[in-house]
Amino acid sequence: MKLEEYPDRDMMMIDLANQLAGELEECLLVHEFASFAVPGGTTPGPVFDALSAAPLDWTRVHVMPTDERMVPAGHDRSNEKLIRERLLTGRAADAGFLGFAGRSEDLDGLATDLAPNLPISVLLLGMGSDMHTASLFPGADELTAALDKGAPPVMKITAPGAPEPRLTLTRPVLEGAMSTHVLISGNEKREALHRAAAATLEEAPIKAVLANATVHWAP
Ligand SMILES: O=C(O)[C@H](O)[C@@H](O)[C@H](O)[C@H](O)COP(=O)(O)O
Repeated sequence: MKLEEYPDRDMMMIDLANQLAGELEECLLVHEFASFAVPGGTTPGPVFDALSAAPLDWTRVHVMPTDERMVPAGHDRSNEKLIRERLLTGRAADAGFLGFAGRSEDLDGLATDLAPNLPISVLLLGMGSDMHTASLFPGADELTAALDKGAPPVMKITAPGAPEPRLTLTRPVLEGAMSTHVLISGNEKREALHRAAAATLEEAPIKAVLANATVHWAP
């Protein structure tokens, strides 16, 4: 794991957006297209804002969520809504998007649609202070299956106390990404990252990706 610490969040968001743009551009030099999986939540918006202006050939970038809450696509809790409003705008409006909304009864079809995009070229993840990532939550009903090395690429999962079930990319897909960045902020998540080192994978699903990830942290 590589840890990049920044003095403030604004600097982190801009620097991470530049790194992601650079990696996508490098991928497009040698591949027909790049796949780019991004999280929802309250943290990544400023990265998306900066990244959406990157002068990439976005027509060759396939964007997808790392996970999706099972709500209608336009719902305030929808990750697709966040991604469309903050990332798939400006220059990045030309990117392809593989959404998960409405696909919970068609996981085989979604897995088929995912397949050409695997391994993910560039993966951006968040992390909760409970050490979850994507929707791999400690204590979730399908967590053991979703952490299995033989798991299907996408699974339905329900976290304890969650307002709705979710669809999530699973461990084999996340750990198989060609480049992984984890974006976290605040002391609570910094402490959670430290705790993860001594925790089990089921206690800290973020461990599925940490070995090969660059973690970006600001106060
Ligand atoms: O659907 C989601 O919410 C994300 O994919 C999730 O994994 C998120 O990255 C973490 O929960 C951190 O969320 P915050 O950025 O809001 O702390």
